[in-house]
Amino acid sequence: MPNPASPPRYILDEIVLHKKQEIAQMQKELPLTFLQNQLTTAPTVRNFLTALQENPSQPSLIAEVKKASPSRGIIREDFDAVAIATAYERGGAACLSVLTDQKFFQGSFANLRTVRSHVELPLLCKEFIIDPYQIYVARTAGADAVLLIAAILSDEELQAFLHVIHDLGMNALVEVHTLIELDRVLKLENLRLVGINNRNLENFTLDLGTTKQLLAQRQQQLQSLGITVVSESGLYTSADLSLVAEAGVRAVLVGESLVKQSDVEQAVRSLLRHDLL
Ligand SMILES: O=C(O)c1ccccc1NCC(=O)[C@H](O)[C@H](O)COP(=O)(O)O
Repeated sequence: MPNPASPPRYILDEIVLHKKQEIAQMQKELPLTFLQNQLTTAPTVRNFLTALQENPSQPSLIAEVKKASPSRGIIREDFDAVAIATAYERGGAACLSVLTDQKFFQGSFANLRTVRSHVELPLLCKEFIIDPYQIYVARTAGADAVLLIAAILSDEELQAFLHVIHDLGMNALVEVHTLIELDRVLKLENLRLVGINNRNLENFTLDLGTTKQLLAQRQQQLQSLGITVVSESGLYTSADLSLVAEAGVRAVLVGESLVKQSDVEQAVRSLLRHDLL
């Protein structure tokens, strides 16, 4: 639990505090050596990055399996992770993102495992990674890619975790929200995939201008390094997708606006304008 004597500055502090306790408990139940032994029988890794690059004519969709969030509370009461994931797949998503945090997002590694066994698309484990142990948990549950959030990791941690992720054959989506964070991650070796989060996690405001502004300043550098950029959060319409595509992103990560629709498959088609083809 958060320490009331030093209240968290914002939600990420609270999440990280909780993660530390959660990881300590998980390590008691599932030691790292046990997970390492399980790697040989883990589902084969699918190439997350290649799947995002397949269709150059429009931004590829990473559709998120998301029941709840700190900013929105419960997004969908009748939440069925497999029904949502398979609807995303039928609708034309390139990849999926599965939230595994329980306390703040009502996600789980069980959801990641069950989604893995029902869809062919590459999966991102959407977790708050602060310890390499969690990367092994993600891989053994069937993840093909893992999120690293620059705001909660030092430069050294980012580089070390990136190595672990690549050694396990997976991709890393490295998330930034500010130019300072983007400049930090651009110094990493073997960086391939950057996510620009349009949500300010201090006050939860959403601004697609975040993607535009960061790309206006670093697009050339990102391009010359061959880095694929994903715009994350607050994307609702195909016009929103066009806006961030014009700014230079190759893919978008969308959760709430799809999850809350009664016909999720049709919502994906409309977002990608496949209903007009
Ligand atoms: O969504 C939140 O409220 C949130 C709070 C604290 C940390 C992270 C949070 N969101 C994670 C995400 O990046 C989004 O789930 C993802 O980009 C999809 O966003 P959306 O389409 O707006 O659901």
